Amino acid sequence: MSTPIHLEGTTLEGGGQLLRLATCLSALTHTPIHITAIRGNRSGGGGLKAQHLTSVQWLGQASHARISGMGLKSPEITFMPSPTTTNGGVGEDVVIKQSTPGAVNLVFQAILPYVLFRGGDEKVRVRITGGTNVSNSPSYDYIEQVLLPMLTLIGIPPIDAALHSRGWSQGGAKIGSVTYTITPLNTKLPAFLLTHRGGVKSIRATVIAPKQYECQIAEELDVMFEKRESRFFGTRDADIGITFEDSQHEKRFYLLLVATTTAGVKLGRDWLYDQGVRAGKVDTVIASLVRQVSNDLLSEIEHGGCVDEHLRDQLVVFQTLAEGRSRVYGGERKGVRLEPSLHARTAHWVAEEVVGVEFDEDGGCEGIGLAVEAEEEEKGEGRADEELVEGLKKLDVSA
Ligand SMILES: Nc1ncnc2c1ncn2[C@@H]1O[C@H](COP(=O)(O)OP(=O)(O)OP(=O)(O)O)[C@@H](O)[C@H]1O
Repeated sequence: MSTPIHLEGTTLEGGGQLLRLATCLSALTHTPIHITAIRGNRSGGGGLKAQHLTSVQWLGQASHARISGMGLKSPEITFMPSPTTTNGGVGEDVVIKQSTPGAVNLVFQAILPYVLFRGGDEKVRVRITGGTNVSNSPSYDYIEQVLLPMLTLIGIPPIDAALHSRGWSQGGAKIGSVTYTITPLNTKLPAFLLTHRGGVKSIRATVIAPKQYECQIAEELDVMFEKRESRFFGTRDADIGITFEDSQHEKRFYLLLVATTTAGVKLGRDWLYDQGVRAGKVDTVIASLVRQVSNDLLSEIEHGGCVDEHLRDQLVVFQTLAEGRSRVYGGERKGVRLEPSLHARTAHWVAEEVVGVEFDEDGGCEGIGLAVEAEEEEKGEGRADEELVEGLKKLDVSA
C-alpha cells in the first residue's frame, strides 16, 4: 500500500470540513491519508467530535478502511481504505444514529458523495438522527430548498428529503431525524456549468419561531420585502411566500430566505438565533433576524454568481469527481471576481492534495471522472459484499 498523503489539519479553515472531504475522497479513490492537528484552528483544543467520528467511522466501514486514531478529541487519524474495489452499493437502508444533536447534515455532507459514486441499482434510504437545525452547519431547510435542487441542476438524480422530527441543541437538547432517499449514479457524472444565473423570480421565507411571534415576524418580513422589492426582483413582479412553523421554545428563532432565479438557481441565507431573548428584547431580536438574513441574501443576489457562499464549498466535491471541466461562477463585486470563501479554498486544497485536481481563479476544475464502481464490475473488476452491506445498515454512534 502507498504511503498515506499527509494533510495538516490547521490548513486554511482548519475545521471539520477538511476531515470530512478528505476521508470521503480517500474512501472513494482508495487513497490512504494521514491527517494531523485535526480541527486545529478550532477553540477548545480541536480534535474529533462525535459528528466527525460518526462520518469517518461510516466511511471507514464502507471502504473497508484500516483506521488508527479514532476516539473523541483525537488530534490525528490514519485512514487506509482497502485497495480492492468492492461493489454492490451500500445497501438500501442506512441508519446512522447520533445520541447528541450533532449536525445531521454534516454527516450527510460527508457520506453523500460516497453513496452516489459507489453506484448500485437500488435507491438508498439514509436515515440520520441528530440536530437538524444547528448553527454553523446546513439546516434541514437549507438542504431541502437549496442544496438538493442545485444538485439536480448539475445532473445528480433527484434526492428526496423527509423530515421526521427536528433536532435542536438549544432549548433542551432534542434529537431529530431525517431520511434522504438517494439514487446512486449509474455512470460517471458529466462535467457541469453553473455560469448563467438569470433574474430572481421568487423568494421564499421559512420561519421557525415561538408561535406567539408569528404575526410580528410576518409583518417585519412584509415591511422588509416592500422596502427592498426592486433590489430583489428588479423590474419583475415580486413573488413572495412565507411559511411558519412553531419552534416550541423561546431559544429557537430561525429564518431562511431562498431566492429562485429564472435559470433555476437557488441562493439561500439563514440564521439560527438560539441565545434566548432577554425580557423586553424580542422586538430587537426579530428585527435583527430579518435585517441580517435579508442583507445576506441581497449581497448574494447582487454579486450575480450562481452559488451562495455556503453552496460554493459544498459543490467542490462534485466538480472534483465529475468527468471534464466543470465551472461554478461565484460572482463579482465592483468588477472584481469574488474570492472563494475560506471553506471553499480549503475544499479546493483538500481535493488538490488527495486526488490531484486543480481549481482555477474562474471556479473551473478538470474533474477526475470517477467511474462508479458498478461500471467497473461489469468489466470484471468488482465483487459483491453482503457482509459490508449488513455492517453499514446500522451505525450507532453513542459517543
Ligand atoms: N448557514 C449555513 N448554511 C449552509 N451551509 C452552512 C452554513 N453554515 C455552515 N455551512 C457549511 O457547513 C460546513 C461547516 O464546516 P466546518 O468545518 O466549519 O464545520 P464542522 O465540521 O462543524 O467543524 P468545526 O466544529 O470544526 O467548525 C461547510 O461546508 C459550510 O459551508
